[in-house]
Amino acid sequence: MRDAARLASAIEILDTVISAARSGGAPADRILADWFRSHRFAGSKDKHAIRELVYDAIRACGPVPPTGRAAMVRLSKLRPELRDLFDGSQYGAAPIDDGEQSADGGIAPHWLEQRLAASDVGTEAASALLGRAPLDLRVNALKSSREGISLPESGEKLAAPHALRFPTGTRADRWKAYEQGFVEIQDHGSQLACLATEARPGECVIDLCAGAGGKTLALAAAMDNRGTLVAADTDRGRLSRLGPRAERAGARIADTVLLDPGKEMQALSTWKGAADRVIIDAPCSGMGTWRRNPEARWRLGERELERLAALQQRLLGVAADLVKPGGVMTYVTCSLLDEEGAVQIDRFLAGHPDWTARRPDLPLGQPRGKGVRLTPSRDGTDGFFIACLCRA
Ligand SMILES: C[S@@+](CC[C@H](N)C(=O)[O-])C[C@H]1O[C@@H](n2cnc3c(N)ncnc32)[C@H](O)[C@@H]1O
Repeated sequence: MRDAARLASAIEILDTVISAARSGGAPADRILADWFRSHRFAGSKDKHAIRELVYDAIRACGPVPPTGRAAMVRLSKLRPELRDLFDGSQYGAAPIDDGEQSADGGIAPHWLEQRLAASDVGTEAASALLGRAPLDLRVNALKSSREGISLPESGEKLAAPHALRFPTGTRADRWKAYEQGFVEIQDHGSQLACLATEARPGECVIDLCAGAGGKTLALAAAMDNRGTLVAADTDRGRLSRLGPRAERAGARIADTVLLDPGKEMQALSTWKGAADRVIIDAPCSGMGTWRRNPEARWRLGERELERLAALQQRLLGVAADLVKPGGVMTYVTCSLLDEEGAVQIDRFLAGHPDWTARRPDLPLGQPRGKGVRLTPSRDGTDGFFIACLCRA
């Protein structure tokens, strides 16, 4: 494909990404994969170039752009060489008119920028949320060690004990060590969140929002496959992916429990007041992962944020009922907004006098309220808020 045709294709894909963001449709990655499947003539270099254009254009626009073309016009202001590719040729985009409308720049929709500022997320920290994430791996301590493992490339050792970092775009998912469960793809910040739980062999640990088990697997390794590990979630599809992953990783202690939203305790009553530790990796805005899903910031609305904050507070209450006296719960969100972090902890403590907060002892991060905040700009991780709450 010619460069002009690649740019026109990226505009077409951006139109689909924008309408999906407005209607809660498929994420950009899936839209790209579908487009490539139905346009077989695109070779690997075309795919790479189109993908880069689409993601660069998404990153270049703060609010939802009116059209894919307006998003690409915005990108061409930052990268003037793209302007010549609007050449009006067959399969190319029409030339840019003088005064043609471009999408707005910025970090995020304006209301969200204001919320970030109110949570003391400065411009540098906010911009870094839109950078490109490196590839972080966790060496699976059930099968190997960072010192003993042999991988096709050597990674940088990070602060979490099993973490290795590789350049952006490294396809570790094609490595034998990945297929055989010697390594898991897991952001360094996620690994630190697991470290904050301080799960130990023989304990009873509940991963209340386990999803597909990214953190469950790290907990099984920290527990050396000894003890009770419950992976609970309301999403059957996500939870069902844990089985094969656990098998590959040799994590034998993880039991899955499907929850009914609003009636979580029904399926968890066996562990009422019995858990040494509960981790709540709560459903959240996910802004800490914008580096991977930059169009997610176009999907979030104020009402959705309110809904998530109410759910987070409710899940703190569910988790509290599971923890035994002297036990600990770890609250985690991949968000830098105080309403999903520090404020939730204060609100919980105000209604639960028998609980106290303990700031997690982590090698990275800055104190935020009664917890710790990890940021891409300072810590090189996804954005996270992590706090530990102890029951008297
Ligand atoms: C941030 S994700 C968890 C990611 C996962 N822990 C990991 O490390 O890959 C939040 C999860 O919360 C789950 N969730 C939403 N509502 C829930 C509820 N009421 N009870 C438990 N889990 C819930 C979602 O299905 C989602 O999988």
